[in-house]
Amino acid sequence: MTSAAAPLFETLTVVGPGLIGASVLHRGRRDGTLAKKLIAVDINPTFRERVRQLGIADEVTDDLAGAAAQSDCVMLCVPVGAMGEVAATAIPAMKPGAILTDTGSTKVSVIDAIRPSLRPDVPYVPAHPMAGTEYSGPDAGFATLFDNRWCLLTPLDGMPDTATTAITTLWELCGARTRTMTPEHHDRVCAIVSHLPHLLAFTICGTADDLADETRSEVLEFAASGFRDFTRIASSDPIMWRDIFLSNREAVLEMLSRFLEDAQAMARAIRWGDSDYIVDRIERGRAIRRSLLENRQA
Ligand SMILES: NC(=O)c1ccc[n+]([C@@H]2O[C@H](COP(=O)([O-])OP(=O)(O)OC[C@H]3O[C@@H](n4cnc5c(N)ncnc54)[C@H](O)[C@@H]3O)[C@@H](O)[C@H]2O)c1
Ligand SMILES: O=C(O)C(=O)C[C@]1(C(=O)O)C=C[C@@H](O)C=C1
Repeated sequence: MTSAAAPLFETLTVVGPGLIGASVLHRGRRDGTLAKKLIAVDINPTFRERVRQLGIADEVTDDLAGAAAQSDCVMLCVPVGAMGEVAATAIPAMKPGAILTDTGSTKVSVIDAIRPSLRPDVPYVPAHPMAGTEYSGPDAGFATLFDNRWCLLTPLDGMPDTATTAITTLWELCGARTRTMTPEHHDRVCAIVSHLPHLLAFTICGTADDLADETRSEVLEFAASGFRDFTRIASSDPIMWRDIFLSNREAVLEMLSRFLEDAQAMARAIRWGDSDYIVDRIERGRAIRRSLLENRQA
């Protein structure tokens, strides 16, 4: 009989058991590979009660320092604007050698916010699982969220390789594939593949709604699946997305201005009847969709 491998950590604390944090806890609960003991910390009493009811943590508390003091790994899953403050409470309480990590959707500003609290004996490994849904809070979490999705790691110079290896293993145990890159590159990549699409979705829904008000017409009533696909993204959490836009300001604005130039070019092609240009852009879109679907199936 083969014995199961020992869990990666003795104790893992998830701070902010919302969509991402609760999904990690579900995964940890499912096969016990992440940690012997799972702790959930949240400031919201209703969410703490929900996590207790879901049974996905061994301990649920609002005492961040107390939880951090018991843990071999503390994972911050709070909105990016709260990372600095939460890290400032957790890090002083952590055991020497325990690892701090986060799941924030932006990396440069999160690292800048956490850096002043860092201790030489507490390695920090920033990470970002490229998986999610439009839902938030503990009820949104599920164990398979990260299966076959990327988790991007942006390790800092001078941190021990063992810490990066442990966080890589954690995400692989969660079902993800991992890739390492600089925080700056991460933020530019995410600005185009995640942050700009959300900005467009929030904006187009607002524009359609304004038009419906102005014309007192049923613009939204006839929305079929194209517009509905935008509304799914646009229903994402306002605090999370406010924080992402403000913390990745430069890269988001750069990608937005690139996009606006390309949209202008499309407008010009439509105005002057440049069919070749229009067809070329649409074909590029179809090719991208096809390659994404092929990769997802691989
Ligand atoms: N939603 C996504 O698709 C997605 C994907 C990848 C990464 N992320 C990132 O992961 C993080 C969590 O996102 P989410 O979608 O799980 O958010 P969420 O809103 O579902 O959960 C956040 C949780 O943090 C708690 N919280 C907020 N401030 C806190 C504090 N000071 N102390 C303790 N708990 C606090 C909230 O009560 C909530 O339970 C964010 O940084 C986000 O940018 C999100
Ligand atoms: O699938 C969705 O609904 C998401 O918005 C997930 C999504 C994304 O844009 O792909 C959102 C933010 C993250 O930081 C990572 C993933």
